[in-house]
Amino acid sequence: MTQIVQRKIVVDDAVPYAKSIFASLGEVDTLPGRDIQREHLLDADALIIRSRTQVNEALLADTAVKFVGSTVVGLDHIDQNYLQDSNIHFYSAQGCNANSVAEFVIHALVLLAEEQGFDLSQKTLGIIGVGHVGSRLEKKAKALGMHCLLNDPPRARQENSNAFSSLEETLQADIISVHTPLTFDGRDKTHLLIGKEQLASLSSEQILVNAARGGIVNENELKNTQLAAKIIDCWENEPNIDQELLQQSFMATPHIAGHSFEAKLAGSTMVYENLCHFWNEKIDNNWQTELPPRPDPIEVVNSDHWQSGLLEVLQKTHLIKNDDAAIRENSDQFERYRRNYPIHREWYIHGVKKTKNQKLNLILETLGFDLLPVL
Ligand SMILES: NC(=O)C1=CN([C@@H]2O[C@H](COP(=O)(O)OP(=O)(O)OC[C@H]3O[C@@H](n4cnc5c(N)ncnc54)[C@H](O)[C@@H]3O)[C@@H](O)[C@H]2O)C=CC1
Ligand SMILES: O=C(O)C(=O)[C@H](O)COP(=O)(O)O
Repeated sequence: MTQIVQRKIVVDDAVPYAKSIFASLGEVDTLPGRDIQREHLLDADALIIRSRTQVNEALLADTAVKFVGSTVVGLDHIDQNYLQDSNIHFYSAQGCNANSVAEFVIHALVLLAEEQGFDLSQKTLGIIGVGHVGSRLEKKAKALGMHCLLNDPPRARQENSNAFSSLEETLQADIISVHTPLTFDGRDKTHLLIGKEQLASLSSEQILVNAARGGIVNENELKNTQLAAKIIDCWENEPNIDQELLQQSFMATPHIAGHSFEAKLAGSTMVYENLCHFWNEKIDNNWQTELPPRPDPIEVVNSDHWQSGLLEVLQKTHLIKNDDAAIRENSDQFERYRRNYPIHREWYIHGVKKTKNQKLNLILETLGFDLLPVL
């Protein structure tokens, strides 16, 4: 009689469809990511997390865990050396939420441009860190007619390419957006990469976006730096973020740039499939019958100008200002809002009825919207 292996999987309860997705592989226990402790893992075979669980020896020593899967991208909460030395398999869903972050940045900039009365197509965008997120952002920004400066020393060295600019050159762009990991050592370490010297070089006409990690930008110096706008999604000391900087920001959001429905789902399914491979089990996607239907097609009311027409469409996919209001009124809501983040779908899921503005139609299609004929 073959012994049926009953495995146990502990999953951050912020992983969508956790019970449905992983049920085919064993017993699934879900807990808030911040609350997962060593005693929960003593007889667990796999641990599935997001960003709120610190994965290290203190968490895993003398437990049964042999697989750790991260359904997010950042790695600064993972002691990868410990996992490797302990022969614990680690998989991270790299790129799963890149499109979501790129859409967040473009949406915030279109809102800012409409509110401050400038045309994004006349602006340069400096992208610091041109990986999964930065490269998608570049493509979207170019769809709006923006000129991009790219800074990514590791890629520049590896690709021996002159497509990249120095940090100093990139910081001269009208708009600067940071998309590097948070790293504390090595020649390309990013902790305080945008520090006192870099911020002092900026003019009050420039715009800074941080949807990467708190700590890449020196927040104390940023508070003393006059800019046209600060758009901050990632903060030092989350969830206890700097209130003065929050009030200074054009947009202050609780680390939700990567929280589209598709991004969260991609992270979960990428980890699930890697765990199936690790345990040599068949992939079972029957849970996908639970997915929500596509939203109704969007109809543009005023398409006279491409930028205001685009903002109308973006706002109909997701009211990004709600993500700001959620913590501006009460920053104690930072974690609660993130853990109960309302579903918003990525642009490619949305149909938009063709408008009379051909430039707007082309931009919408290039940004990934499904352009529908007007019947
Ligand atoms: N706000 C949010 O919800 C999200 C935040 N993130 C953050 O954004 C970061 C980037 O995400 P991905 O693009 O998916 O990662 P990625 O690893 O694909 O790209 C990061 C890029 O940064 C470059 N880089 C590293 N050090 C650098 C330096 N000193 N200067 C300039 N470039 C440097 C790398 O060469 C790489 O091309 C993640 O590490 C994560 O911390 C990612 C997803 C969601
Ligand atoms: O992927 C990353 O890195 C992120 O910053 C994610 O947006 C973190 O998501 P949560 O774990 O905070 O839900």
